Amino acid sequence: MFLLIIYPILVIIILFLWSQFFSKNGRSSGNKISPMHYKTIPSPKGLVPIFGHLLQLKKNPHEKIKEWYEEHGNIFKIKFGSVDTIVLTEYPVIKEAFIENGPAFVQRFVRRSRTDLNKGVNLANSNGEYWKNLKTILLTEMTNSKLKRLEHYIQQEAEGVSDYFASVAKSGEIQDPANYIKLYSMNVILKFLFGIHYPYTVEGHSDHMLATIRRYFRSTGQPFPGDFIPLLYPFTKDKPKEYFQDYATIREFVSEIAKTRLDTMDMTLEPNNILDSLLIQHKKVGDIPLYGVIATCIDLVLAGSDTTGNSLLFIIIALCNNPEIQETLYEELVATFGVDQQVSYSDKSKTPYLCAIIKEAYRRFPAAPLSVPHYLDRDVEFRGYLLPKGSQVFQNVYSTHLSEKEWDRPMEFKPERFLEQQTSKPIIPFGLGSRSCVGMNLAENEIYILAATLFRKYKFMRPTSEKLSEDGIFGLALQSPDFKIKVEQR
Ligand code: HEM
Repeated sequence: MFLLIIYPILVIIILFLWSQFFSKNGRSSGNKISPMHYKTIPSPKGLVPIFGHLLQLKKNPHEKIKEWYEEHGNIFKIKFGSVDTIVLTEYPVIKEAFIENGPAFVQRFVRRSRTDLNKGVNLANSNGEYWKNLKTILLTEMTNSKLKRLEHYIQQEAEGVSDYFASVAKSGEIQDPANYIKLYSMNVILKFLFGIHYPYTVEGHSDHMLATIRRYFRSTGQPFPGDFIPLLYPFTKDKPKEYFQDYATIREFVSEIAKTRLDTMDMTLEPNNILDSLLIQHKKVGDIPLYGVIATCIDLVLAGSDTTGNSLLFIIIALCNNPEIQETLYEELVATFGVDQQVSYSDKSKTPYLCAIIKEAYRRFPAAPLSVPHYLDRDVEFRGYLLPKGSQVFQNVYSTHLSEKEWDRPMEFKPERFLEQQTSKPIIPFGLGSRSCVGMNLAENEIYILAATLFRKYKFMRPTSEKLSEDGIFGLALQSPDFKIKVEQR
C-alpha cells in the first residue's frame, strides 16, 4: 500500500527534476556569450511543470499558437515538455532565419516516435550528408523538364476525376468529393514514384489507403508527450496505437512494391520512376539502405497525397462560397482553353486569375500550418535574442498567412491580392530555405491542372444557401472539413 502511494509521487518528482535538467541542458553549448546581453524571449504564461505548454496545445495547436503570436509578437518561446520551442512568424523574420542564417536552421527536429517507426533513414527525419544525398536524388526527379515529360501522367489522372464529376452532374446527386480529389493526389504521386495508380471506382482498396493516410497525418501533427518528456517515453511507447498501425499499413504496401522491383529490375537501364532512381543508388552506390528507400517512398506517398488533396478541396469550398469568383474564373478558362483543349502547365501565364486563386488558397488554407519542425544544433544570435541550442523551431506559416498586421481582412478569400505580381506579398506554404518542400513543383502543377480542368467543365455549388465551413482540421496537413456539393456540367 505504502509503495502504491509513494511510487507515483517519486515518479512525478523525478520527472520534474529531469525536465529541469533537460531544459538547462538545452541552453548550454560551446557558445560562451553571456545571456546578459540578450533580450528575454517572450513566452506565454500558463507553464505547467513537466508538461510546459503542451497541455494548452491539445486542441487546434495552430489556432492557439496564432493567439500567442498576437499576444507576444513574431518571435516567442514555448515549452514542449523540457524542449524549448521557438515560434517564428511573418515573412521577414522567417526569411532572415531560414535563408540568411540557413545553416543554423536547416536541421530537422527528430522525434523518437518517428525514429522508432523508420530508424530515421527517411528524407523528412534525417539530417546531414545522408539527408543532402537523398534530397539531391529527389530534386533531380522533380526538375521542371522531368515534370514536363511526365505531364501526361497528371493530365490522365485529371481526366479520371473529371469523368467522376461528369457522372455526379448527370445523376444530380449531392456528393462528398473528398475521396476522389484525394485519390487524384495519391495517384499522381504513385505514378511518379512507382508507375502505378488506383482506378476511380467507388469503394476500392484506395479508400482504405486514403483513410489511413488521413488518420496518420492528423495524429502525426500532434505533439506526443513521450517525445518531449523523456521519462514518460517508456509509458507512452507505441501510443497512440492507431498511429503505429497506420504507418505499418503504408509500410507494408510500399515495401512489397520496392522489394519486388529490386528483384526484377535491370540496373543497367535508365530509371523509370523515383523508386528506380533510389534503388539504383541503393544497389550501385550503397549509401542508402533498402529500408531508407522504403521509408523515403513512404514520406512521398504521405506528403504527396494529403497536402495537395486538401488544397484542392479548400479551393472547391472557397469557390462554392464565392460563386462570383467561380464565374470570373470560368470566363478566363473558357477564353483560354475553349471547350476541349487540354490543360498544360505551360498555360499558367495565360490564366492569371486561376493562379491568383491558387495562391490565395495556399495563403488562406496553408496545407502545412506549422510546417515541419526544425532544430537548432547551436546557440544562435537572432534579432537581439539568444536562441538556445537544442531548441525546436517552428515556421509559423498559419499565423504568417492570416496575420492582421500583414494582410487586409485576412480571413476573406480575395484572389485579387495576388493579381499584381510585383506588389503582392510573399507567402510560404512550402516552407523557406534549403529544407523546403521537395514536392513543390509537382504539387503546383497537379493543383493547377486539376483546378483548370474541373472549373472549366463544371459548376460547383453548395447544396443549400448556407456557406460551407472553412474551418481546417489540424494535422501535419490541414484537413478540409467534411462537405457535400452539387455539380452541374457547363
Ligand atoms: C500543397 C502541397 C504541399 C505543401 C503546402 C507542402 C508543404 C511542405 C512544407 C511546409 C514542408 C516543410 C518544409 C520545411 O521543413 O522547411 C514540406 C516538406 C516536405 N514535403 Fe511537401 N508540401 C506539399 C506537397 C508535397 C508533395 C506533392 C510531396 C511529394 C512529392 C511533398 C513532399 C515533401 C517532403 C518529402 C518533405 C520533407 C522535406 C525534407 O525534410 O527535406 N510535399 N512540405
